Amino acid sequence: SSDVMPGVTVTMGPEGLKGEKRVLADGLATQEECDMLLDLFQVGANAYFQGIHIFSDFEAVHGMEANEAAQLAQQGVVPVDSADKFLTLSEKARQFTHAYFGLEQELYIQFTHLVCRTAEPYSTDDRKDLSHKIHADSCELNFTDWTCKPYPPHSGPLHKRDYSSILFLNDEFKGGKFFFSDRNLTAEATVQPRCGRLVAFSSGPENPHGVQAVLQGRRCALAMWYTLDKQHDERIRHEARTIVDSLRESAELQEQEDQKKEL
Ligand SMILES: O=C(O)CCC(=O)C(=O)O
Ligand SMILES: [Fe+2]
Repeated sequence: SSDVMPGVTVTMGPEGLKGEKRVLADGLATQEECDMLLDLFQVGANAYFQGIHIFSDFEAVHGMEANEAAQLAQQGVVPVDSADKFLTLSEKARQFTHAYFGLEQELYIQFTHLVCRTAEPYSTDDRKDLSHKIHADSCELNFTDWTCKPYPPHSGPLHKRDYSSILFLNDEFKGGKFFFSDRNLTAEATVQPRCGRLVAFSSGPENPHGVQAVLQGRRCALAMWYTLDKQHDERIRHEARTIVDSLRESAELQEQEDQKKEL
């Protein structure tokens, strides 16, 4: 356990990950918590979201946002606890990231995305493509001169990112390692995803990264991007919190009513 957050271990720092503003931590989520988010995804994705081939024809990518998690709970499709967990785990990741990097300013969540990448049945082990091509999170990297063009305001969730983190939820897949890239586009540090493991880093050109091909199975993670700019605090997340809290309250009221009837 670390001084940063009780129960959370810093597994690798700048030396192991080959970069100043990079950290790998374990223990951010328990197996039970990972399973809750995997279930949330399973139900939501199968019934509601279409998988799309973003970077690789061999992988279907599904994503779920905070408001979608809350809506599924509201519709009674998923347990309120699962939608709650989506919000509390991302908040925990934010607190860890804020504390580890010793930021004096407040850090706001700018966007939260539960993302699973599923290898298509026809995916082969000799694939040479990536699950997520090398990129920086806050700007468009130029791979020749390594300049980075900030994403403009109209680029929605890409705009105004200062820090990034990915909370991995499972390891039942082949391939799918996260990596930081050097300037030869070669992995200089790789991370094997597993439940409760978090990789966090600053979002600029100092941290080019990607995801190796998911050759078999499904790889799920809760990705969060943070901003120092209060104006870009994720609005739908607060709405989701309000919905989840009121669902919880009415469930408790119902329980009290039921108990009264029994007496
Ligand atoms: O899932 C991962 O390991 C990284 C994904 C990523 O870099 C991104 O979505 O920007
Ligand atoms: Fe990224």
